[in-house]
Amino acid sequence: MLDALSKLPLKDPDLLRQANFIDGAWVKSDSGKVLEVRNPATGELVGTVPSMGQAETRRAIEAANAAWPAWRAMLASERAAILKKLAAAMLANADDLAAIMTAEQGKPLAESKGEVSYAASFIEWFAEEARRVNGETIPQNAKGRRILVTKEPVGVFAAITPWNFPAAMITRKAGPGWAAGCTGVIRPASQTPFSALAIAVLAERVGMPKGVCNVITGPSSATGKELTANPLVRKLSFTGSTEVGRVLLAQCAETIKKTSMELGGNAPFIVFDDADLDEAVKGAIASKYRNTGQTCVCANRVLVQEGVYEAFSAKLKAAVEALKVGNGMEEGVTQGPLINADAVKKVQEHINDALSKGAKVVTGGKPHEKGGNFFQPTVLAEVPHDALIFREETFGPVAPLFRFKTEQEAIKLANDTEFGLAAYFYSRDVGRIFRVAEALEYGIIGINEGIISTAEAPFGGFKQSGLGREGSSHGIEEYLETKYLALGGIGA
Ligand SMILES: NC(=O)C1=CN([C@@H]2O[C@H](COP(=O)(O)OP(=O)(O)OC[C@H]3O[C@@H](n4cnc5c(N)ncnc54)[C@H](OP(=O)(O)O)[C@@H]3O)[C@@H](O)[C@H]2O)C=CC1
Ligand SMILES: O=C(O)[C@H](O)CS(=O)(=O)O
Repeated sequence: MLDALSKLPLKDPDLLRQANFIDGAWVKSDSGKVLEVRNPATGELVGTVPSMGQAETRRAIEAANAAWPAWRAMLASERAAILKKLAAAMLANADDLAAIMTAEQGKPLAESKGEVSYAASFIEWFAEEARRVNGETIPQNAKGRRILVTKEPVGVFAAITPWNFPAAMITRKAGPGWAAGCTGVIRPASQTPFSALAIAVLAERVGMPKGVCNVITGPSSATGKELTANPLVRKLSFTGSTEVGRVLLAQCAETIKKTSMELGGNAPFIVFDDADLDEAVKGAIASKYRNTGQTCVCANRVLVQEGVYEAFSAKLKAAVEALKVGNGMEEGVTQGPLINADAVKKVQEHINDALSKGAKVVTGGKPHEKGGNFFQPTVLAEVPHDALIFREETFGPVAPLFRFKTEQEAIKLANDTEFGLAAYFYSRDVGRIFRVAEALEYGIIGINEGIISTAEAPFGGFKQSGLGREGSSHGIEEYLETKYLALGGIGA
């Protein structure tokens, strides 16, 4: 184990913490059991984390609840000051946080560094938002009365997060929660716990009071059960698959928890015949192959108008073949491994199904010669609409090209899914831009843009892609309750 840890090129090895953080203490599990975390590129052991059960989870919730009164009583500016220090500490330790992320998640180091900045931006943004949680007065409905509205922190939050953005999905939830005056329990994905634990190390260092930030790891059956059932948890924020989101929503129903759900996607990427094809290719590469296609906002279906189909396909082929597959720690690598063997299997299933229904391989199409979890960046052409890849989120580096003739057909195809998170389209016709943007049933629409996520904008989906919004000024509302004060007896 020691040599696995020492292999990570960390300036501050103390950031890689093989323990959980509960009530300001670094602890092991009651059973002493641990979970292994392995590097998806090499299979090497990165380290181990405690396998916490329901009892430890309950203690973390109780610690958050005990810390809540003092945290909420702080001035917003005092909470903001601590959050600003945390954001600064994340940026000051970006190289180490990125190395830890690449080791546990596999994404190229440059993408990990980008995610650390992106994650810190949510802490910075909500440090500012903390001081703008304003209430309102409303013209009274009778003499001698006043109507006041205040906003108050909802209470203890639980955050359950996925492996694909091990830092940003933590701060996109804990940032607004802490800013609003809530305290929380963070339960990161089992494959990628170390990024969350490193953030807890930094939160402790910048003086976040004990119990405000708690990070636990362990089987979702035990931790998730307690987080969704315990009445002290007033808010659950989840990012992950729609299937799991459905389970968690049902589990939260018993105690009527406030919930935010950032779930699966099936993003259409539409190229109209009036598009700038070079820009469209850049956008397709950015949207489809970021994190080796493992983001919920990745282009999942590429719809190309038939007049530009061949030209776009040829340009995309050339760009995809320029991608470099390898260990994310290696210079110049732009495509890391998939997260595990199951992910490789699902990607191959989608490709084989499409080929069996008449699709053709433009480039790629099978596991990479490096073996393991590496996969060839792939483009498929002539994909039929009844292919699995049209219906299901691939979560891998495969761009299936579908033809369409008219704008109406494109909109119909794009909306033909139970998901509604992100959509993209390329056009330079202003009338078309407004018509298509207004017709697409998605929470996020990239127009001549392939990368759309930023702390300033509301992130969230329509239909079965989720509930609520993260980021922007909307994101803090998810951690607030609205209170109406009917004030009487004021006299004439
Ligand atoms: N809308 C969005 O912003 C995002 C959506 N996603 C979607 O998530 C999927 C891929 O991510 P993935 O991590 O595999 O998603 P999962 O839904 O499998 O897991 C997400 C998190 O939920 C936990 N979890 C799983 N089952 C339970 C349960 N029964 N109770 C409590 N917690 C549970 C997992 O824990 P463990 O690690 O132990 O399994 C993990 O921490 C894709 O569909 C993708 O689109 C992913 C990222 C962002
Ligand atoms: O988990 C994800 O896929 C993220 O939500 C995508 S993004 O916010 O980094 O775009």
